Amino acid sequence: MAVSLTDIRKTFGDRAAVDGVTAEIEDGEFFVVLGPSGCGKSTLLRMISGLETLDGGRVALDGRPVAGPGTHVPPEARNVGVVFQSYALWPHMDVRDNVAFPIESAGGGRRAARADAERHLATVALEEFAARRPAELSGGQRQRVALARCLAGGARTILMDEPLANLDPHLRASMEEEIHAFHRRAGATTLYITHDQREAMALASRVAVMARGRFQQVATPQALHDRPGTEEVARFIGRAAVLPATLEADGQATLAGQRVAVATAGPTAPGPVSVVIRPGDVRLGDGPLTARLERVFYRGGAWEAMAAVEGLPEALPVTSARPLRTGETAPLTLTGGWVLPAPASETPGHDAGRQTLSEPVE
Ligand SMILES: Nc1ncnc2c1ncn2[C@@H]1O[C@H](COP(=O)(O)OP(=O)(O)OP(=O)(O)O)[C@@H](O)[C@H]1O
Repeated sequence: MAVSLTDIRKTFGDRAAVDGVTAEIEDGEFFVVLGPSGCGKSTLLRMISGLETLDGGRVALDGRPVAGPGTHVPPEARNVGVVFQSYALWPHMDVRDNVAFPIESAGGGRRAARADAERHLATVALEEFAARRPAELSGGQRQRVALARCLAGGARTILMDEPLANLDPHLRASMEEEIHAFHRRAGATTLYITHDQREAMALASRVAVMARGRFQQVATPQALHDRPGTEEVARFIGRAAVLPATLEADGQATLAGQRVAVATAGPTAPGPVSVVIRPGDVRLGDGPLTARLERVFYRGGAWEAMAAVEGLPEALPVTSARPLRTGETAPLTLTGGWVLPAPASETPGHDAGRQTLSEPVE
């Protein structure tokens, strides 16, 4: 296992920033920690890199314990590279020397280090920029230099703390592609933290949704969207309505009088359940229900709206290829839904409710 976290904890004053995180990240994985501001993401990353000590639990990298009771391997001896949102490049060195520096300081000769640096610059497609100073590069190019420097440092594990947060939306999108391609080429295990859901879904092999210092759910992007484990995750990821319904023995649930075949995590006893409805579970244009459309937005190529249906406590998220108008009424069919697993009881003593995923603390 590339990164192994066992019940790691960190408290500042009386406040648990990281409150018992356990995870196994596989070699070569692109693992994204997604959560709102203040949920503990950076603290988690700092504990893995060695910049922060642990108050409890253990961290192992490539099977080697690096943090735990009586153990604290310093950051420089952990073989991890860290890329922050500020690129932390040396302004007085050109790009090649910025990348060569970690190789040279690890004892490689200057010539060999510079040759090696050129190879890593090729990985991030910056060979032609080797002689420039960081100030002469765009934000995205600086970010690529920082990635090349991580590789040059021999990092098998790369930790990225919101590396795209400073970039404009266009550059962000192209840097997502760059990071994706970089990950494929370099194959380094990557732990990436962000509060940007779209970015997380685009890049991750798995996403950990973090709130209140804990991982609320760890799953592939598709599973998080299609099979959220809790109402909180369902509402945090994508668009959703969460509706009370009664599950029948035949696997159907009745919603606003319509019987709908719903999916469950496993055998589920008939009775009251909560059903997650995504836009893909709603067909506009025909059907037994009538909806009034609210909050219509055009989102490049499709219209999004909330569809209020009589008898449902919450409006349903809908998407349409045809133009929609606020206030129009439209027939609608529910075609599916996801039954939330029965909630696990909160651990006593944990201050549940301090922060929800949609309300950043601070
Ligand atoms: N050195 C510190 N001293 C005291 N409190 C801290 C310290 N570092 C972090 N905290 C607190 O711990 C909590 C988690 O902070 P952390 O930086 O890990 O969150 P985050 O999810 O990375 O947030 P953001 O996305 O805003 O960077 C916050 O409430 C923060 O104020």
